[in-house]
Amino acid sequence: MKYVLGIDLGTSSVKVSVVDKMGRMAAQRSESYDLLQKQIGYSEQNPEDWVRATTKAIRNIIDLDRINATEIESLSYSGQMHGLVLLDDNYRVLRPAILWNDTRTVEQSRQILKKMGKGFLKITHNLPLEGFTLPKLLWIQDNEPEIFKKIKVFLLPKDYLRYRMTGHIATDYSDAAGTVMLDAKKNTWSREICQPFAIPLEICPPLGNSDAYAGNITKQYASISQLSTHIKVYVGAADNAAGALGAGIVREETALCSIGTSGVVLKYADKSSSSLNGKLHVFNHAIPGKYYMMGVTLSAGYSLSWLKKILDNKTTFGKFILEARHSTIGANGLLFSPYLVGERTPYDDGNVRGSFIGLDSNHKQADLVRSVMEGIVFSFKDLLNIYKVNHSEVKSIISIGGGAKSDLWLQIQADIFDIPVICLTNEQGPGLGAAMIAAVGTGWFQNFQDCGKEFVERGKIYLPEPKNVQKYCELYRIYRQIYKATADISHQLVDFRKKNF
Ligand SMILES: Nc1ncnc2c1ncn2[C@@H]1O[C@H](COP(=O)(O)OP(=O)(O)O)[C@@H](O)[C@H]1O
Ligand SMILES: O=C(CO)[C@@H](O)[C@H](O)COP(=O)(O)O
Repeated sequence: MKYVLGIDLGTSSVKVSVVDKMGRMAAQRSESYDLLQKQIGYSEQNPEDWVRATTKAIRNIIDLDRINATEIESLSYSGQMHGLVLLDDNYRVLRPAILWNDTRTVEQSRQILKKMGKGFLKITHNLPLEGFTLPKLLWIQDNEPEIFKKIKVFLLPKDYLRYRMTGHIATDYSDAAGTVMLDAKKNTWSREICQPFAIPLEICPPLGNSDAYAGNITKQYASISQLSTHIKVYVGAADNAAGALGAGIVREETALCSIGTSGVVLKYADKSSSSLNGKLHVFNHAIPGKYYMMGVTLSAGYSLSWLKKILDNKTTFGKFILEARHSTIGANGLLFSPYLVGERTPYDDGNVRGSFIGLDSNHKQADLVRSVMEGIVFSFKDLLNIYKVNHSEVKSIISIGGGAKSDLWLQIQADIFDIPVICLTNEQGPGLGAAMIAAVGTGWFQNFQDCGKEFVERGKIYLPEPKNVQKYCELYRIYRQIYKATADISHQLVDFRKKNF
C-alpha cells in the first residue's frame, strides 16, 4: 500500500491523516497544545509545541496504528493562518508565535490604514485587519525593537513546522496572501507595502505554489519521528485554502462553513479583486491562479471549548454537546454573542466582548450549551448576509471542522442558514486538503480537480426544517441587535481591565 500524510496544524491541535490512493483514511491521530494568553487580547503559541505534538502524532501512527513508514510516499501541510514566527540568523525562534486571534494590534492596523488609505486595498485586495501578519510585525517593531533587529526571516506556522522537518525555508501564496504583504496582482512581496513601514523585503520568505516540492525529510527529523528520508515534502497551504480543497470547493458557486477554533464562511472565486472593499477577505487558493473569499468569526469552536472548560472540563466533547438536546430552539430565550476575543467579520472590532442576553434563573447548563452553539451559527449568518448583499448568494454549503462532528450542530446550521448543509464522510477538510497537496505534488494525480474526484466524498445532507427556520428568523432579528447594543459597554469594560490588571 502507498500513502500520503496530510498534516493539519490547527489552533487547538495538530491532526495527522494517513490517506491511500483512493482517498481512504488509513489512520488519523491528533495531539493538542496550549494557547498562551498572557494579557488581554494576547494569543500566542510556542512553535516548539507544534513540532513536539506533530512528532508524537506521527510516532503514534507508526507505533500504534502500525503504518509502515516506508509506505508513506509524501506529505504536506495545512496550517492556521497569519501567525507570526520570527527566526534569527541561526534559524532559531526569537519569541513565541503571535497568532491570528491575537488582537493586541488594534493601533498598528489603524496606523497602516492612516498611512496607506485606499492604496492598501488596491495592492492587497484586503484591509490590514488586526489578525493579519503585517500589523503583528509592526507591533514587534514598536514594542520589541531588539527582537525586530534580529529577524532573519519570518514564517507562517506550517512553514516553521516544515522547516523543522526538511530544513526548507519558504511559504506558499495562500499563506502569503494572509500576511497582507503580497501584491495581489503581481503575486510577489509588495515593496509598496514593506518600504513605508521599514520592513526589509529580505525578511520575507521565498514564495512558491502549495504543491511545490520542498525537499525530503531530514536525517535528523527521521531519527526522532521514525519517518523515512525517502518521503517527499510539499510546501502546503493555509488551512482555509486546504479546507476548501478537502471539501471540493474548486469551482464557482461552491461554499463551505468551518467550525474549528475560528469559524469561516468561504466561497470559491476564479479571480481576485478589491471590489468587496475588504468586507470579506480575498486570498489565493491552494490551486495555482485561483482564489477564495471568506469572512471569519474569531471564536467559533473556541466559544464552546471555553464553555466546556469552565462548566464541565472532565467530560468528553461529544457528551457535553449532547446536553443541548435537552434545551429548545432559542435555548429557552437565551442568546449568546461569540465575541470572546473580539470579532473580525463583519465588525473588525478587537475590543468588543461576548455576552449572554436573557439569562434567567430557570436556565440550565443545557440552555447555555445550546445558546453558545446557536450564537456561533448566528454569527455565520452575518457572514452569509455579506455574500447576499454582494450578489453572491450561497445556495448550499459544505460543513467541515471539529464542529461538523455534531449532528445537532449541523441541523442547527441548516435551520439558521435556511439552505441545505452537506457534510463530508470525514470531517477532516483541511487535513484531507493537505493530503491532496501531497498526492498532486507526488504525481498521483494531474491536478487538484482530478484528485478531488477521487478523494472528496460528500456525506449526509441536512435540510432546513421550515418550522425551525421560522423560529430562527425571529431569533436572528434579535441577535442582530446585540453588537450595537453591547459594543460600547464592552469597550468600557476592556478599558477598565487594561487599567486595572
Ligand atoms: N465531538 C465534537 N462535536 C462537535 N464539536 C466538536 C467536537 N469536538 C470538538 N468540537 C469543536 O471543534 C473545535 C475544534 O475544531 P478543529 O477543527 O479541530 O479546530 P482547529 O483546527 O482550530 O484546531 C473545538 O473548539 C470544538 O468546539
Ligand atoms: O484567521 C483565520 C483565517 O483568516 C483562521 O481561520 C485561522 O486560519 C485559524 O484556523 P482554525 O485553527 O480555526 O482552523
